[in-house]
Amino acid sequence: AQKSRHPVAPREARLLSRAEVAHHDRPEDCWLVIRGKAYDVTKYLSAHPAPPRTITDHCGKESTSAFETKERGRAHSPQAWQLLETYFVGEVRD
Ligand code: HEM
Repeated sequence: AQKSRHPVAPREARLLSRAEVAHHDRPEDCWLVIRGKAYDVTKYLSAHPAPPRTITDHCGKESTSAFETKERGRAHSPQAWQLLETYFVGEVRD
């Protein structure tokens, strides 16, 4: 078999553009950009303790301030930030 010219990069090294992330803009395929990193939170939507729209309004978009403030002027807990990392997809560079 021919050797792939596109070997899979280590997870940490995956680089994404905002344009690529923007394709994941719906509840069935929802990525968020938070502090320069992309997260695929699709599987988390039904577990989030606020109505799905709270997150799905941001699918495919820059979401740092929404996540940092919960859009209510208060921060997510350290546990929420830890949980977020489990959905990490790659670094975003424009
Ligand atoms: C950017 C979109 C998001 C918004 C606007 C948002 C907003 C909220 C709101 C309104 C609540 C309930 C009220 C409250 O606890 O103060 C909440 C709770 C929570 N959210 Fe989010 N959320 C977002 C994304 C996420 C993501 C992606 C995760 C994890 C992967 C997450 C994890 C949690 C957790 C664990 C709680 C329970 C309270 C806490 O630990 O802070 N949220 N969020």
